[in-house]
Amino acid sequence: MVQWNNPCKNIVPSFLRKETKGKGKPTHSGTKGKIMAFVVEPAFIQAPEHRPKPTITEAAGGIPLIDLSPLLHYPIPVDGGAAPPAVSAMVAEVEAACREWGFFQVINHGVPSELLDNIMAAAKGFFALPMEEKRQVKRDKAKLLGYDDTEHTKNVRDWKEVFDFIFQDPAGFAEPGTDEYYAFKNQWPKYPPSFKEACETYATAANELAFKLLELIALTLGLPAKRLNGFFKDQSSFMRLNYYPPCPSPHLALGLNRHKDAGVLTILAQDDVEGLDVKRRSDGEWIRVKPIPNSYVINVGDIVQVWSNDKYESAEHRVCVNSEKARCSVPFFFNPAHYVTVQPLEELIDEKNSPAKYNAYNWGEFFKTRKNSNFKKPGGENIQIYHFKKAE
Ligand SMILES: O=C(O)CCC(=O)C(=O)O
Ligand SMILES: [Fe+2]
Repeated sequence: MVQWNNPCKNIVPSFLRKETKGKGKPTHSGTKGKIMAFVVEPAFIQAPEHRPKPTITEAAGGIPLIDLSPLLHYPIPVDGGAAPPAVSAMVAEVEAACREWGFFQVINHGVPSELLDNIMAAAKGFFALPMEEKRQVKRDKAKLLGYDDTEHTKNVRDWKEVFDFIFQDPAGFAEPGTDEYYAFKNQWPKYPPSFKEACETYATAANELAFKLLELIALTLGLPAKRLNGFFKDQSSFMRLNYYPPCPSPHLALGLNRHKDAGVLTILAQDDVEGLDVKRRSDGEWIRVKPIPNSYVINVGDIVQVWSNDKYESAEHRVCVNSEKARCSVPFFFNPAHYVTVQPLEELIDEKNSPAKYNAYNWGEFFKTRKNSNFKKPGGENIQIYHFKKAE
């Protein structure tokens, strides 16, 4: 039994169960019904094979670290123009990182550090609010954006709270005028007062970085830099603020269970508390991603895996929690418009030597099926890209 003084006053009440001794109402005084400990609710407990190991594995050098400063000095070459050597070297690094890991970290990315500081402060301020205040902007079936503390991944509850928002018209998610369109409207909390502005300003900068990374990825596939940009007219990108409270049993629960990101790419900012693990392709080992100040963790999602016809793979990742510190992260999920058909890119397919490995699917349908599963009683497996894989 873990004896634990909850270091976080605002912890979601449904995360913890009070273990009491004696009969009667729980009380902190006297012997009858005395609270002995707070323990994790059973819904959070992972099957033994998915629990984090007691030791953290750190790969030598970790996931690749790529310096994007050439982008601050040179434009990305379009129309097959020759690239300056510094840009070509950077493209080669991105190619190797996507192929070997599906993950990398970037520095000198051009996003002003104060924008990240502001959104992190806004996130911490929001999650520290009393529950009644956070529930004012709660997500549900009719309001798909805002606050939630009940997400499940792979049918086990995640030890986290989230806040989701989009930074442009919901047309990227649904046909204008439909109920769904209105379901993708932002809900902004009253507090902290700077919250909305910090979120919107940061999202605009993250979106610019996402387009640069998209163009680099196109170059790594031997395509013109802007080949993929058209899929992002009416984009369905969204941002999430993740808050992982301290957990009394970090060896039993996960902040976010193992998963792959479904979209094109994710730009993740993490604070200085570590917890993100990436599954290394070579041996299936979970490797910890060490936080580097003012850097971003980038990963290619399932759509890049399909576009590249498996040249790149979207890597599995998860988040571990700890008993002392809360952790915050801010992912920007860069996604195409809901009406985009996802399939291997025709330039990379040759029916004789490298046939398409996936059948085409509609991004909006895929995304909706994923999102709806958050509101169902957990059970059954979520939609995955291997459901569209052609028989070999
Ligand atoms: O919090 C993190 O480090 C990762 C978050 C993540 O993978 C996600 O929200 O999809
Ligand atoms: Fe993720």
